[in-house]
Amino acid sequence: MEETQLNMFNGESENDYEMQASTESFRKRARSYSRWSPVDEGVTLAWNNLTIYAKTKRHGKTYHKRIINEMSGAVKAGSLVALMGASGAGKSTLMSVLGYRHSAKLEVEGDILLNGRKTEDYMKYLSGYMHQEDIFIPYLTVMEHMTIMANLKLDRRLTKDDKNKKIMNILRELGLVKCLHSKIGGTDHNKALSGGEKKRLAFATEILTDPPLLFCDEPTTGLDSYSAQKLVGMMSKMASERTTIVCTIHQPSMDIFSMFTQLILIAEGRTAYIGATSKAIEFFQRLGYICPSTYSPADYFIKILASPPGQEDSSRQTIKRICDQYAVSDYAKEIDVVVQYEFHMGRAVVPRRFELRPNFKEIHWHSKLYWLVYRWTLEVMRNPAIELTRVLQRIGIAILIGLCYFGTNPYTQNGIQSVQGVIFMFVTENTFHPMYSVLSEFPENTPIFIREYKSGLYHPATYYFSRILSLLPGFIIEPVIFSCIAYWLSGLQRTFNAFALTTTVTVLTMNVASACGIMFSNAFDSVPTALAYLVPFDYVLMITSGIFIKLSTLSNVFNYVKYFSWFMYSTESLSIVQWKGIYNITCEGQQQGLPCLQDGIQVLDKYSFSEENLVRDMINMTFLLMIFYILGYLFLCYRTKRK
Ligand SMILES: Nc1ncnc2c1ncn2[C@@H]1O[C@H](COP(=O)(O)OP(=O)(O)OP(=O)(O)O)[C@@H](O)[C@H]1O
Repeated sequence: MEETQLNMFNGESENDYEMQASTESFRKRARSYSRWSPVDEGVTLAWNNLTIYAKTKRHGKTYHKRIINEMSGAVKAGSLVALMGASGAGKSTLMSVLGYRHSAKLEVEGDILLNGRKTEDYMKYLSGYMHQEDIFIPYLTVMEHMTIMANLKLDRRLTKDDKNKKIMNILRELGLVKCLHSKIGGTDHNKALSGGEKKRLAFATEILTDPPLLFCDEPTTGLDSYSAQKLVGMMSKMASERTTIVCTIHQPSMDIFSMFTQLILIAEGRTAYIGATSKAIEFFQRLGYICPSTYSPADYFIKILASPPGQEDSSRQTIKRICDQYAVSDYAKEIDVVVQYEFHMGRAVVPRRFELRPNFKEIHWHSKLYWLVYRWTLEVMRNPAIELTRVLQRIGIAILIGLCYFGTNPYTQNGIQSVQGVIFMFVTENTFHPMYSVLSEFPENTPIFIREYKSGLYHPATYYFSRILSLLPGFIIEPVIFSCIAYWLSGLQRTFNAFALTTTVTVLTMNVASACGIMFSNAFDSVPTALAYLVPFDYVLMITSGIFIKLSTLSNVFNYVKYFSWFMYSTESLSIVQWKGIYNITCEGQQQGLPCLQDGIQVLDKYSFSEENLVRDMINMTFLLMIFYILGYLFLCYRTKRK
């Protein structure tokens, strides 16, 4: 009996179900309850007593602002739902919670069920979510973006041709084929796709996987009326094939509004109406709000439910009256039957089978890693000016350093200072520049990462490694170029062995410094905050390098810090390479009374360095590198959880 009631609410009889199931286009079956299989059977979403608070911190105290207040509702399989309300009514917040994509700053009370099962992490595999703001990698073309997304999202058994066909079909339907090879573009000066085209591309990305449930936050904003109508028409077709679609929408035209089968109106965090779109006018009429013939019903509802400045009190009373009347109306009772039915069935029937994505083969993590590295690499290649400037800058500095120390004779007392000076330049130039330049790498990409992670595209570890792998060539090529130039110009030891060791240590130094920058980049939400902590950290490391103070005289507090200082390890190992086996330093020209260092051991001893430490220093630098990368990853995971 309950099942019949449910179908009546859906506007379908059991016969309808049979008829639809028998048609090829109607790919889904009615819910069986003996198995839980939303992909095959469609999605019914129900929520009960849902209250949502936004947590904000002020002066160290946490405040809770209530955005949604004890809402109940349901969306049936195959509905196209318009979620409407005045600006700030809580539409996006409600939708993000229903779609399980909400920020950790929201606190949720109440229950949400998908086909009778509490919504959890599985939502990211079952639902698509088109956000209000589009975020893309601006340097990719439309086709590249779609190809990468297809390779991150679709079944791994699909061939390249299958994926291309699918992409082309979607793009054709959305009228994006003409911009197939256009760059997506980002900021105004780098604009390529129009705002409407970006909206359509965001929609195309979400429907790639044919999700049984789709959330779209203002999908028609920025589209012309024809494109908007086409897009909603496409949604309507998808809904007729039993995809459940929930859209927030502003000012839809009559034609578009009438395509929605269900309407949810919210005001001040409460439900003002849930029911068939066609019956909304009747509901408001009964309350005495008659839509003038010159008004679009959608605009009229929002006008009644808005709270314009200066009229807050009267509007609040109107909204309260409408929401109270709705709560005791037949429309609310009808929805309540569905909600109670879903909750009852969820509790009473434990499905024998749970099929999250039947017959779906997830893409291997290494393939995802490959496609992510490919994406970041394309980003670098499309903007070669930045990389080129960096390399040219390094060449310029290497030549400058080389020329400053050109003709150095290391076998004199003055030569000792010059060699140690060059070593200091090698360490600082391969530390500060790379460490600061990677600071923005992670915060810049956090929004896209959080979004894709919440959509189940990849694990944070895959993202983290892909970023590092794409930066790695630069971390190797740059110090090698620097060393090749500065080493031979500045009169250091003329043996290939010494050069090779110096280059290896330089590469290691740059990698440890970059890893440290990456750790700071992940530890903080913004570059300025990361900088504020990194600068004092630098000073401590630099002081403990051994150049400015004899390490054996370091105070107890800083004596331990030197073990974390790659400055010290790098300076010591580069000094060992230069001074090991040197016995013939002259005292010529040295002022009387000043000490004269006659061999390499004495030089190293002056800085508290030891000939035996070369391997230890390189191993310790490798350890530091790994520790920084691991800490960076842990910070990323921590920050991801808080988003
Ligand atoms: N994390 C948050 N912290 C504090 N307030 C929040 C947070 N998220 C949302 N809000 C507040 O909740 C209210 C509803 O926001 P929401 O974005 O859901 O509205 P909306 O109906 O989607 O508006 P619009 O149509 O303008 O996009 C707003 O007043 C907003 O400022």
